Amino acid sequence: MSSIDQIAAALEGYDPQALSAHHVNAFLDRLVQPVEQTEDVELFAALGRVLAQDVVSPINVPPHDNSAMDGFAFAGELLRAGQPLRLKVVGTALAGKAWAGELGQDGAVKIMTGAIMPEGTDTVVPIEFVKLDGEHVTIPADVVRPGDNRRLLGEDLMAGLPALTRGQTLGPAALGLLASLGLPRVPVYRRLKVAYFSTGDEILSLGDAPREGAVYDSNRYTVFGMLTRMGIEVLDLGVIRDEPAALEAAFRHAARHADAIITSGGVSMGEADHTKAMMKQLGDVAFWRIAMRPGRPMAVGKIGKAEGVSGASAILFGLPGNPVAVMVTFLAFVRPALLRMMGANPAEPVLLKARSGEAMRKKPGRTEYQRGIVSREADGTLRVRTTGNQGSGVLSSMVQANGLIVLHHQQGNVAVDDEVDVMMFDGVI
Ligand SMILES: Nc1nc2c(c(=O)[nH]1)N[C@H]1C(S)=C(S)[C@@H](COP(=O)(O)OP(=O)(O)OC[C@H]3O[C@@H](n4cnc5c(N)ncnc54)[C@H](O)[C@@H]3O)O[C@H]1N2
Ligand code: MOO
Repeated sequence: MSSIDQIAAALEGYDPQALSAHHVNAFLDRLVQPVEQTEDVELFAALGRVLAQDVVSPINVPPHDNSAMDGFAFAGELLRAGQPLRLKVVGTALAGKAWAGELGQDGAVKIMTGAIMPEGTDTVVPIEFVKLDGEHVTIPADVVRPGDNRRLLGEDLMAGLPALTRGQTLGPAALGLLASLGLPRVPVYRRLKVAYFSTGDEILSLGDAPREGAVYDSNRYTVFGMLTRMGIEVLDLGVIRDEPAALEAAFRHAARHADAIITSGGVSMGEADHTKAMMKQLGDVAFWRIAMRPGRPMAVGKIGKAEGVSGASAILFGLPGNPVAVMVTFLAFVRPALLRMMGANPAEPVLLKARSGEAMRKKPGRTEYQRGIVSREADGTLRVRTTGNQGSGVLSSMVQANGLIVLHHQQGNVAVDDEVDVMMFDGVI
């Protein structure tokens, strides 16, 4: 049994001719594995990379109890409700230069933000609250409570405890956190490499002269953009003519040099297409009709895994040709699968609830992704309307939209003011 057949057999209700979006994700989850190789990189090179090991904090951050304000440090037990407190200023503690004198019975130490709390003090009164006269400081009644304005040792990160866990994608905050631990390098999974090409004799490369019946290739550019935003290394194989030798060479080259291959076009019912035949010949591939819109036909599997085919293998995502279908299937299926291959923790997309600005017809039994524009109305309501023409060739709809309205599998018609889920693009697109 091929691995495709095995996965299919393990999924209850699997029907390649009417697959639910949920089944597609479940299938891909079983098909792909995280990469194994890791490398150590400097922090500045780690942005967007995926952490390959838990990081245990080697130190306490902050390393000492310290002041959160510029002001005066003193013993909070001296405070009495309703009464001012007059103390003698006995020294100054600076950030990076601790004060180590004797506090005495009624002493206070002038202190700067970040300076270590002197022995015997646990409370800081901000400088703008106090009155100074000569060597004394008066704290008005009830402006601070014991323990105020003090930051505790290890309150951010405690030595010996996990600071970050494997699978975390390193964003700006995580980089800063690693730096705060004094760590110059970090172990990350190696970068994923994805090859892509477009198929179809009617597809023009940029620079080609326009001709009747032909369209310029947009899919390679949207795919390039979405992969690059994920921090993936790309291998662009161009537009491949619909002939077996050219397709075979492209698939073999891609399988040798990349972890995954993304193609667009040629996976539906078309007559002239050799793409499907070549996928079958070189790989272990399932051909689906998905219960969704857009993005109905799709091929998924492994290239370089067919019987009698030797050499390297790569995961195949054979996306439909229509430009919006490419982007939607990428977001819904390819992106989560690639994140898993990158070693990243699984994360369900955060769906926003918005009120529909229009009625939408929807048949239960398939998932629909409509291009939506979400805005906030004067009364605070989040409102979403569609971009208009939802044809799967209308790429301008993806540019106008700031999210996808997700009409779920079982959902029916939507009336004006009904709440709908929206998957916001948020820098992904
Ligand atoms: N009888 C049926 N016909 C179609 C079905 C179906 O179920 N039964 N499904 C439709 C759906 S849904 C889609 S999506 C397309 C997918 O077809 P293919 O994957 O075979 O793609 P093509 O036929 O090659 O192209 C479809 C469409 O997209 C344009 N295209 C293709 N590649 C590019 C590119 N790189 N850049 C810009 N535009 C591209 C192409 O010119 C076609 O207009 O099939 C339906 N038909
Ligand atoms: O895959 Mo298609 O986009 O539903 O036209």
